[in-house]
Amino acid sequence: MSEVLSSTVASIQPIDAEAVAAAEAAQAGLAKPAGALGVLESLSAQLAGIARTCPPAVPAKPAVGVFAGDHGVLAQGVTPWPSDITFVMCNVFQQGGAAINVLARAAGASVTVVDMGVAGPFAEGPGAEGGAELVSKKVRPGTADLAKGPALTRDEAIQALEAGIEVANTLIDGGADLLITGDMGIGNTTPSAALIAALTGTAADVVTGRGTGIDDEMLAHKTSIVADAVARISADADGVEVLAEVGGLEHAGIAGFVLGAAARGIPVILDGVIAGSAALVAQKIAPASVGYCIAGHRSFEPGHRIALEQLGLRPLLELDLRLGEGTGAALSVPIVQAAARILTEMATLASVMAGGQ
Ligand SMILES: Cc1cc2ncn([C@H]3O[C@H](COP(=O)(O)O)[C@@H](O)[C@H]3O)c2cc1C
Ligand SMILES: O=C(O)c1cccnc1
Repeated sequence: MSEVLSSTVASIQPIDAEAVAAAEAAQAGLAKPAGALGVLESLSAQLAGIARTCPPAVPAKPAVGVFAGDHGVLAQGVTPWPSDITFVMCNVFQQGGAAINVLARAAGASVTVVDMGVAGPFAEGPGAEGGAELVSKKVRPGTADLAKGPALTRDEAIQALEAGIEVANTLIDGGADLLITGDMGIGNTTPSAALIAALTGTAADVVTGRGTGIDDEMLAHKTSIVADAVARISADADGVEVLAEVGGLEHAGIAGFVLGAAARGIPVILDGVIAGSAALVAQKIAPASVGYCIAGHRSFEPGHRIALEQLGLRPLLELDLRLGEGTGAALSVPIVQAAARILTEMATLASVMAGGQ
């Protein structure tokens, strides 16, 4: 492991159990029956544990990182879309017309698009009004075909993880207090399925889904590619090795983003199946990083359920979304803010009873 990755991993602490306990005790005394705010209560306790204080500050500056990359496995016919769409969508993000732009604006979140490995001629630059800033961290123009061998070298995987850490640090240094993962990469549900199969020990046919919408024949082919690639991975492979063998550059960027957020004590909302698979990589590298993760939603992709089970995360929303980009995570921002707000603003049952006497 190189210096940035190893020092980041070394600085990730478990979330603070005392602050969690303080939040649980505070929730029990608020003007409501115990447990009546359901998941908002456990979420508020998690936010307190992350902030290491109770009540935690209400997140005020959410920031989406959309990690983009292309995939050599497209040569196998695993998606109906051409890889050019990855590049085209990055320009739409910059202009502000993509789904994530709309939902991020609704959530008051900034959007930064990170070129981890887009095949096209990506140019850095500020966004249009309401659009995303484009940042280049290009490791290579797309992965190698994971059907034929490792998608990345170990060095490339580490470089990409460190790029994700740097993006997290830059956003946090700029004032972001809630990070949100996003992805763009035609074909990226194939490496996502392979990462989930490899890191959870689940069969390829259980975790492989239709992505952007493929027919039965293409799904069977995609599933066999996932199964064959996963079979190359040895049982004692570490997280970086699994990532290099069957992952993608945006998966690596997101895994680094999660590690970076955890190291800085900032909560990170995970989006769909791509983020779920990347969070499994982060978990394998630094198990305590999962304490900083919130599952914004559960997507329609079958592997996402398996990933969330292993992460031990309950999704806040379930709307059959299957887009990625960060859309489901951005939609959940008001719920995360509400959880912190409850701890800060609600009256206690004792004060209410005293007032009523
Ligand atoms: C226009 C368009 C916009 C998207 N935005 C996100 N995705 C999503 O779909 C892709 C993954 O699905 P698969 O593995 O089936 O190719 C990724 O780019 C993901 O970000 C999109 C896909 C398309 C076509
Ligand atoms: O789960 C997701 O986020 C997803 C599903 C299909 C295609 N792109 C993303």
